[in-house]
Amino acid sequence: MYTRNSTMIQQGNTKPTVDGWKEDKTLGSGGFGTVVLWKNEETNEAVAIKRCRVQNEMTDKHRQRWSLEVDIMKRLDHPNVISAREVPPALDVKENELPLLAMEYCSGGDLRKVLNKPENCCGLKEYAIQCLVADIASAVEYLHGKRIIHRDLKPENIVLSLIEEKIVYKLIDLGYAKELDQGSVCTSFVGTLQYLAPELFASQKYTCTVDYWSFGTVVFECITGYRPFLPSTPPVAWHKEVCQKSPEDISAIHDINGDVKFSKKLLYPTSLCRTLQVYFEKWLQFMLRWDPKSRGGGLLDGRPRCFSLLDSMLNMKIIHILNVATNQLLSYPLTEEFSMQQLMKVIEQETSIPVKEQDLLLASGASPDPKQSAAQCWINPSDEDWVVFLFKKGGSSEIPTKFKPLPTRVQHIVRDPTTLLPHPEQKKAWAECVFFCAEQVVDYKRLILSQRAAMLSLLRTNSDFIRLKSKMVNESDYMMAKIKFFQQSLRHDMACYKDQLSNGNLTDSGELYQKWLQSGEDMNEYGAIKEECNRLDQQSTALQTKIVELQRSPFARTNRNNVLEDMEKTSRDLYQELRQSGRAPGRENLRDHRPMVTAVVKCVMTRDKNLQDLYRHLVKIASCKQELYKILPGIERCCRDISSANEQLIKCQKRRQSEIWQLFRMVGGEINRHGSSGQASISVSIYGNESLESLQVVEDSKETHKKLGQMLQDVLQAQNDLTLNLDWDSIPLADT
Ligand SMILES: Nc1ncnc2c1ncn2[C@@H]1O[C@H](COP(=O)(O)OP(=O)(O)OP(=O)(O)O)[C@@H](O)[C@H]1O
Repeated sequence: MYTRNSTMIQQGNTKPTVDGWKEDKTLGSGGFGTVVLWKNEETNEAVAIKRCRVQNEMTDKHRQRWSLEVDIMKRLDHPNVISAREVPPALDVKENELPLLAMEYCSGGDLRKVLNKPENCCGLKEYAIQCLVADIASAVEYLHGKRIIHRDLKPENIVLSLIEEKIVYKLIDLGYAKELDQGSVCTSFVGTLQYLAPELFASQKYTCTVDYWSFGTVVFECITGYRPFLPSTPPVAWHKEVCQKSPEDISAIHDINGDVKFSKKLLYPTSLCRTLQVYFEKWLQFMLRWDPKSRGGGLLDGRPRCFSLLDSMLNMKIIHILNVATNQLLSYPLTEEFSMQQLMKVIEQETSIPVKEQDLLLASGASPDPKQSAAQCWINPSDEDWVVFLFKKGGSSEIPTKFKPLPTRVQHIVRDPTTLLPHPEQKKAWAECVFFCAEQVVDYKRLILSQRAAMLSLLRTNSDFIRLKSKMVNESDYMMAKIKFFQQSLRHDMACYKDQLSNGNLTDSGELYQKWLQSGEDMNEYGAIKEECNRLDQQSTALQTKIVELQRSPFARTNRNNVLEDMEKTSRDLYQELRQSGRAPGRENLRDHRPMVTAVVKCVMTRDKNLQDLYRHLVKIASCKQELYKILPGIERCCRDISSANEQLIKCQKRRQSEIWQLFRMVGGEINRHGSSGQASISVSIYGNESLESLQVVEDSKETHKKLGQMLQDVLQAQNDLTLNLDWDSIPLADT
């Protein structure tokens, strides 16, 4: 069909294949051309082919426009401007036809298709807006740098391509583009009315700032879901009204009395965080200036101010913090030197939660390091869980009963579901219903994530707590075993000592005996530490049971709520039906708001019940954490007491051993004295069954020393025996 020297194969009803190239589907068509996807079955290549639709009634102007598009596109090379491809030779056209325009294929459809999705009826998500604005601004600045004005910037002319799992937005349709010679202004009228800059509409002279107006209008629509100025008003009336706007006005709507109300702000609802919202309002105030000369904010260091402002907006890192108690999303721009302390200070100013009572948690349950930069709280916005959670230490026992209120329009239709509204008004009210239901799903998911973070933080604290508690229990058991050993060995020593005294082998005032007696009794006091340990152990066991129960909660298993999600879907379907029907006959059920109000009310009731349960659960988590922190100092104190008891025990043991050695020395001295003077023998046994009589008078002092050595051996052996007789199995080993 298009080819001169190609091989055409046709099988059955399927489309013919031309040298492996096969027509796949029509991607879209505009006033001028039809764009068709062609795929090569052999090489897997894909190409979008635009063919002029008006070939038969082709005027010179059309021919010029077509050639211009082909020509301009071939000269451009930018990731956000659609790039030209070689038309596969097999598909080339006949001699008298206009050439085909081959382009890279963008599989994501155009922006209009995205905006038409019911879930986007109140605008796109924040991250999508940021990506789109960055890509299209880059394309527009590139074109203007090449002295090309696009002149037809609109959602239909922005296509989406998926590159390395990221959506890339690209400008298409350069058919209306105009090359701008130095200092020239153009006066020809082109473009689509709804996005058209006012001076183009009035066929006045214009420059590249017409693209700013269109771009601003597209971005406004991406943020809010509707065009900025009186979107349903016919062009002439529109022009008359909107020209009265002040330079900073960025939107105009008809109020209840039909009067035009201008606004310098983006109205609820949007999915932008408040920090970005303020920046976008300022940027839109530059882009939507009626006066073409001041539109874009003029030049700043030789560059249009609107592009510099966008750069700083889009490069800004924003920290998002969810104040869990109020379900309020806080956002703060992150500067380089912004420390954790500064961040916590601004949070204190805003929430009245003092810095020392703030419990900030990342999704992992870890707490940011208070000594480091606040950058640790910044999470890449492309990540799903991009929020840091703010809790108040110790929590609050109050369960909130009031949650996010219904948007004003939704309140009206809920109060009065049977009163009809003009179609655009109904659409807006229903769009807010969709937004509200979707918001409840997102809020719920986020709050469940906050409970997960709280639970993980509790478990982290708990695992440190359990480690310390086990250490305390082990060491206390070990301490008690040592005390038992000490007391047994002491008792043994004392019995032997008494024995020796009564045998007259030792002469002593009994002071040493009293001392030993006292040190044995002193050891009993350490039993109090053991009792305290047992008490703390019991408390922590009870707490562990509570923690296990918390882990079993349904909130720990899922972060979805089926009813909320169903209501979100119902509201979307209803909105879509309304949009498509346009009040067509046979759609009487959509004439009043009852089906939508039913969905909203069910959503509110489910949300209220579930959030109350969730907050109750959060209170339990907070109280467990608080209890942990309450028991922890007791455990730490016990561990300290155990270690000082151990020190004391060692001290006593050493002292007693020194005292025993002292006795040995004493006895040894006596023997030496008596041995050298040849007097009667002295035999000492302070330990075991050695009898005084068993030792003979020894003249040779070497022999005496040998015997003393033997006695020492016996003493040590006896200590050993005592050690072995203790029930060591019952003594848990201390943590190393
Ligand atoms: N490269 C492409 N990849 C995927 N889809 C495309 C591509 N180019 C165009 N389309 C689809 O085809 C539609 C029509 O394309 P295009 O705007 O170029 O036609 P047109 O006739 O020049 O439109 P207009 O009415 O604005 O003059 C687009 O809105 C888009 O949905």
